[in-house]
Amino acid sequence: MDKTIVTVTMNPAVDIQYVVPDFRPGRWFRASEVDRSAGGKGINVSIILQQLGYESAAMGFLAGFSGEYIRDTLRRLKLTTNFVNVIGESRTDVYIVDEVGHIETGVAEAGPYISDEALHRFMKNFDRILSRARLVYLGGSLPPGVPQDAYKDLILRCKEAKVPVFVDAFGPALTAALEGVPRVVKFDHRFLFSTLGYPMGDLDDVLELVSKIHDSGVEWSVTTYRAVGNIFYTPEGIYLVDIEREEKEQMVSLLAIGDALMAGLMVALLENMDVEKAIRFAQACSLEDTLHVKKGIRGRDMVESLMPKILVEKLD
Ligand SMILES: O=P(O)(O)OC[C@@]1(O)O[C@H](CO)[C@@H](O)[C@@H]1O
Repeated sequence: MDKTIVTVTMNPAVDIQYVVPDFRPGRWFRASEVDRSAGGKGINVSIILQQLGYESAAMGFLAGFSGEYIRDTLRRLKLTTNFVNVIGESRTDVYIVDEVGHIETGVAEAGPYISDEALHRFMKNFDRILSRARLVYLGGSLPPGVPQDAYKDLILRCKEAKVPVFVDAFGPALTAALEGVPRVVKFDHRFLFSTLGYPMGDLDDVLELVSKIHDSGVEWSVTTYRAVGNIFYTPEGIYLVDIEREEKEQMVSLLAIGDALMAGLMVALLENMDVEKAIRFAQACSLEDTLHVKKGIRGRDMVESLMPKILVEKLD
């Protein structure tokens, strides 16, 4: 049997995006457009991988009516799923896209409680699927009940099975995950400063902090910097990556752009693209996702057509 990519979403969500032109808090609005979708970072990555032509198995926990909605949506997309059912209700996350300023406002729920027994069942399923995994992605917040070192635990299991891991998380879950030394990590520059106990600084400070993390053995990282630019730390040096201004002006929604980027980077590394092409491909996936309200990308050809719009500067 062919090896598969595995995505883990411990805390899936029904994502609702409302387009509300001129949105302001404290007033009453009607949405001019709605996009309702199955979400949570790993689920988004699985959907985008499929749009790029790659199969994956999506794992995590689902609960209640919203859990059924997510399961049903993924089945209709013909995605392989392996979710543990838990009591309660999977969360709903609401996003408001201001058409005028492209400002995104979001509210995320905490998610259902995960019992020790449910977590144990998940770990058993994970160990089973790991034997046929070629790459594992871990993404998003941990729901109540899941210990903050859960990602670290999963990374160590992957290491034993010699399966590379991509991580996109925040706060204590990411701090613990770094102890497991995943292969690829996505950071927000604010995380770096707060975790390492530094006051917010400039680009040089970000680079110094990222480099410290790479001393531990993390191979690749992508750190969000400024509104949409990214710092790519790669085995061949550090790159500052941005997008042409005309393209930035076309952006509509920023929801899940990090997930599109990570899915793109996975494909790039699986296809052994050279470093600069891999960066362009990943960032173009992210850019494509911003150009419409509907989450995800409109196809690999669209992504490839955007690659020349990515500005890549090698820093050292
Ligand atoms: O609360 P988390 O798990 O950190 O983030 C959840 C979330 O914002 O991440 C995805 C976009 O990246 C959305 O599908 C989802 O609603």
